[in-house]
Order: sequence, then structure tokens, then C-alpha cells
Amino acid sequence: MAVYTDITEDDLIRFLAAYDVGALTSYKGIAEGVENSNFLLHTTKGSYILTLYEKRVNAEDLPFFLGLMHHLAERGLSCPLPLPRADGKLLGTLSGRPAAVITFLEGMWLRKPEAQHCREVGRALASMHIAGEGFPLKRANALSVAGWRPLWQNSEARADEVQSGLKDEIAAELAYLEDHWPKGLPEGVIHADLFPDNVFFLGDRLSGLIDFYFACNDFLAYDLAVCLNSWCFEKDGSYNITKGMALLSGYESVRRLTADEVAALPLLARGSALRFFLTRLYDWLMTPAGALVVKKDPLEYLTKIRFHRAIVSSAEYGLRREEASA
Ligand SMILES: Nc1ncnc2c1ncn2[C@@H]1O[C@H](COP(=O)(O)OP(=O)(O)OP(=O)(O)O)[C@@H](O)[C@H]1O
Ligand SMILES: N[C@@H](CCO)C(=O)O
Repeated sequence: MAVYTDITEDDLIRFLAAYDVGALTSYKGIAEGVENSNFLLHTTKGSYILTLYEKRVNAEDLPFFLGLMHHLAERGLSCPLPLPRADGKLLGTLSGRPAAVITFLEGMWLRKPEAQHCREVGRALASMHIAGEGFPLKRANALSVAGWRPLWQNSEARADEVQSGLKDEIAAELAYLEDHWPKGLPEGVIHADLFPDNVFFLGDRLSGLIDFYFACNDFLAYDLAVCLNSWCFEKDGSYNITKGMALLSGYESVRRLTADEVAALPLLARGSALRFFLTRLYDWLMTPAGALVVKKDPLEYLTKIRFHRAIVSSAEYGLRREEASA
């Protein structure tokens, strides 16, 4: 359960006095997520999410994340909105953490997504890329290729505790990606963490996207690679090409990939798999015993790195186009 910072009822009531949300009737910690502390609030006016921003969120980046949610919502994308305080600010402080109250998005995330859901996610991702155009703030991707080596250096010495041989394999993978990382692909605002637990559905209809706290400016196709990794593999580690085809064709029904993006997809997928491997490995090794969070398995992403390493052409992902075999 991701509640790193606890709150008291008295502090919460004082904090909520700055918002137009009515009186608090109940609240509870949310047993999901690994990054921030989240609470579900019920008040006399409705339901809200309270988020306390934790370790990986730099307070200076919060105006980017919160402003982006407004920008996307104004352009018709379904996502939660941070509520303004009486002083007009979107952020306050609670239990010593930056904190925001966010509108509650109806829906559930899918534990077992199918191909039709992958198609919906592809469409929503491309729509987000288009809706993000014109957003004036910028934020570099701290977890792209330049950020991987410092992350790796924190866990490298203990990597073989998780699996023998890991230290050498990841060192070689990282060096390869640093040397071959693509340049000059189309860029824009990306979500960067659009896993199934960040996409809500009502029945089979996608109802919205949440958790914009890794959003940044980077290659648009990198975002698609994150989704290929998080939506199109089965629990046994196998790639599901039907889901891959659905995701890619859903994306391309809204925004067509350029030939360069198609050619770069295997590398981007490798890089994205390494990024999640590295943050998971770090958390696996460094999260103190007893923390109220379910740690995620880094080895799931080692399997994906190996899969992408063997890919020769994006056609193998199910991208049915001439350029895919270029
Ligand atoms: N706006 C919202 N409306 C409804 N539920 C929400 C909303 N925001 C968060 N939640 C609930 O809180 C859970 C955790 O939220 P979120 O994914 O933002 O946390 P996180 O710690 O940043 O997670 P992650 O591990 O995905 O980075 C979600 O799975 C969902 O159940
Ligand atoms: N979506 C990430 C957690 C948030 O960074 C993962 O599954 O590793």
C-alpha cells in the first residue's frame, strides 16, 4: 500500500478548509501505487483524491504536472483535475509534503486487459500527444537515457543479489543503449508511465488517464514503447502480438508514426524496458523492510529487455506497414 506519509484527521480538516469541497465525512489510504501517498476523501460535496508527493517527485516539477492536467482536460482528454485553493494555488502542504486535492475519476483499471483495450489505449495515447501540443511549460525526461547510468550506479554493486550475472548483462545493455539511442525523432509531451493501473475503464470504454507525475517532453514514440511493454506482454513473459497490433493500430488511427519512429521502435522498447527495470531494481534493493508498499519485480523487465534485444524489425511487434521491415 502506498502510504508513505500518514496524516491526522485534524490536520486534514485544517488543510481542506482552503478548498471548496464541503465538510469531510470520511477518508482512507489507497492500497495501490508505488510513488506517492494517496487518500480517498468523501465530503458533503463528493469524492476526491488527496495526493502527497513523495521521493521521486521534485516539488519544482509540480506546476508542470498540474498545469498539464488542466491543458489536456481543456482539450477534451479525460483526466483528473487539481482543485484550486481559496488563494488560487493548486498546491498546499500537509504533513510536511506538497499536497493537492484532485477530482475523482470514475472507472477501474483492468487487471486483465484484452486486445480491444490495448486499441483504446493506443488511441488515447495518440490523442494525448496531440492534445499536449502548445503546452507552454517544459520538463526534460529525468528517466531517459542520460538518467539511467546514475540510477544504475546506485544498485550496480548489489545487482547480483537479485540474479547472478545481472551486473554484467545490464552494464552491457546500458552501454549499448547509450551509444545507439535515437536522435531527432518527433517530440512532444509524453505521459511516460501509461501502465494499465493508470488507465481507467467503465465497462469496455476507456474513461480516463491518471498519474501524470512522470510526464515530460521526450520522443512521442518512446511513450508508445512504454505501452508496448506494459500492455502487450503476458504474465509468463511472452509477447502477445494480437495486443501489440491492436495498440499500434489504435495509436496510428489517430497519429501515424513516421518511418524513423517505426525503425527506432525496438531500441525505444529496449530503453523503456531498461528504465522500468532500473527503477524497480532500485526500489527492490533500497525500500526499507516494513514500508507500506508492494514492491514491483525488476526481473519482469529483464525478460522484456531480452525480448526486444532479439527484435530485428518493428513488424515483429505487429506493425503491419511497408516501413516496418525497413
Ligand atoms: N483521480 C483519481 N480518481 C480516482 N482514483 C484515483 C485517482 N487518482 C488516483 N486514484 C487511485 O489511486 C491509485 C494510485 O494512484 P496513482 O497511480 O496516481 O499512484 P502512484 O503512487 O503515483 O502510482 P504509480 O505506481 O502508478 O506511479 C490508483 O490506482 C487509483 O485507485
Ligand atoms: N509503473 C511503474 C511504477 C511507477 O513508476 C512500474 O510498474 O514499475
